[in-house]
Amino acid sequence: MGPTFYFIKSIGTHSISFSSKLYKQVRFGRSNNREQRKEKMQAKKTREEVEKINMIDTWLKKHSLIYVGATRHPFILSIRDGTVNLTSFKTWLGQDYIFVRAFVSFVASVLIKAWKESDDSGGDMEVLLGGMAALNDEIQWFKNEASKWGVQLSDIVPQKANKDYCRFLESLMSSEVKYTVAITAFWAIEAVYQQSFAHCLEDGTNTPSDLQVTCQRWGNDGFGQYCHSLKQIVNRRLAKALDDEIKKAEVALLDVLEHEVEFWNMSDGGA
Ligand SMILES: Cc1ncc(CN)c(N)n1
Repeated sequence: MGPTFYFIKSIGTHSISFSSKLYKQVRFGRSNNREQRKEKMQAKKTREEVEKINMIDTWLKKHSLIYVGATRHPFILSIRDGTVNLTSFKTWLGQDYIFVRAFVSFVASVLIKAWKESDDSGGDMEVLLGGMAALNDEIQWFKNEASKWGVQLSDIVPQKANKDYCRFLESLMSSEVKYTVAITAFWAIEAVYQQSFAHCLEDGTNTPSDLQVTCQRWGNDGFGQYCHSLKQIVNRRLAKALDDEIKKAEVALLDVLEHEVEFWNMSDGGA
């Protein structure tokens, strides 16, 4: 569309018309126009800065479909409404035990990256060490639950989705992968479980009583606080990161969400 022309004045038989741009310049003055542009640019910059301060929430809004897919999966919803198939639950339990063992090595690699790359102004090492300690308990918890449910852990063969996920973790352990990217993935992995299982503990849910302990494991307030601390570390790192690193971190987040969906799918006989 061409510029809008404003009729301004008739002088004798001559009429003078201006383009809208010129009109604004005449009407409000040149400097005013520049002021407006400056204000607009400042507003855009502020918006970008705010987004960068809380990059995670910006991404979760942008990728809400896959995020909801990972945190409100039919397996989780079946626990929440009490219709869960116990064979599915036992499949998940056995597969997750294998995953968590690989996950420990991944977290150790994140700890090494933190030591090498972080200024540790946010106490990253303490948060990560707390996470390692929680994983130690988690492994013991899986052993206890497996014996309670009659799942023989030594017989479990990792399924394709589990192997793919563990391979992905291994790729993140490479020294080529930056701390910011690895900790983004780490936060996302923990956050999906926290959000999923906390959903099963909300008021009015029908979660079976013998599955409450499982939901409490990741849905409790302490685990929620730990995920919040991880999120703050990630947001602080992303606010200072270069564009290339930010892009890689966003891709890592999406990869985690896809792997989590595939992981839940396994419980229902998926690959
Ligand atoms: C697949 C998966 N994702 C996350 C978590 C939580 N540590 C877990 N145990 N398993």
